[in-house]
Amino acid sequence: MKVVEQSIVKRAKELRNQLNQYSYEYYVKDDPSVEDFVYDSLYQELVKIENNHPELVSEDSPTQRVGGRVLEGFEKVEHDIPLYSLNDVFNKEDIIAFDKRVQKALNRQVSYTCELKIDGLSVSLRYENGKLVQGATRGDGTVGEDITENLRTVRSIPLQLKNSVSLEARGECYMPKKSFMRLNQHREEEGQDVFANPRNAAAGSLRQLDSKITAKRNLSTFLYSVADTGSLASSTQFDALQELADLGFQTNQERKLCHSIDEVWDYIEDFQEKRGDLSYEIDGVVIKVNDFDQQEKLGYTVKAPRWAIAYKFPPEEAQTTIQDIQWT
Ligand SMILES: NC(=O)c1cnc(OC2CCCC2)nc1N
Repeated sequence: MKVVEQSIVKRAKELRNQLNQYSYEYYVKDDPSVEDFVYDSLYQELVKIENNHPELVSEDSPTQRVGGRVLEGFEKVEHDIPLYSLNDVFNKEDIIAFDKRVQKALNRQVSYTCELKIDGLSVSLRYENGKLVQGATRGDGTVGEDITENLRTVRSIPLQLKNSVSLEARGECYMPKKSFMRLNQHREEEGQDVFANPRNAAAGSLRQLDSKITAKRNLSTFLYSVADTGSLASSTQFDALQELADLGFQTNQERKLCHSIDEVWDYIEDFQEKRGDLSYEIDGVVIKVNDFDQQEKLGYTVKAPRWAIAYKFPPEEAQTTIQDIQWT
């Protein structure tokens, strides 16, 4: 290889790593260390090098997030390990009944990891040796759709993990409230139908056959589990969430390890209050038995784990506006 190319190869690698680090800080940590113009100028430098030396383009390059081609349709994806759904409860009595069932089955006190229930789409992200190889929808839990091209455009999804592990991560892809409002405003101005809620907007954005459209929808993610817990070092849900964060995934920071069902209920009441202040929509709280061995002992029903429950908030009462109040 000519000497000049080696310095270019080195520069391209430096730029890729630097840009991926800046993108991680901005989209995953929400704590950028440089201004946008710094990112943009380095990005343009990398685009120029890759245009002059296409052989230097690597799959984890930030320039490869948005594909060029438009798909005819989506391939089916078989989930080796099903993506389960959750049994829903709507009151404190049912939470207490869940805790009693769990304690009876395990014949001991149990700790729970509480997570906000993000109102988005369940997705699965498969990595081989740290590289994103496939992204799919949940579908019916056993068969989903291959939306890899669209998920690659979601900036908080790492194209390359911090370790070269092979695993399938699972989580929620969602549209932040602000992006939802902006998108609907734009659609209204264009005379298009508006989306009813951020979840539908995220679903519509992930169903695009042209990933250039998905790339503009500012989607984000919170990862919360892996298909096979054996692929992680952690032996509890709470540690697994930190392990996923250490690999470069975005995880929801509001998680809480609770040592009693009273603590769980306090968490639920706390976020029923706070949900309006969050930058993303939630429709409840997911309560999971923390210890993986205990999860295994409890097992699954046909559709849902016995070791987890979803507490659903009552629908947010529509904020009555002055126009809605009956004066006469
Ligand atoms: N919408 C959410 O935020 C969410 C959904 N699902 C799960 O857990 C799966 C894993 C085992 C059954 C359900 N956790 C969550 N936080």
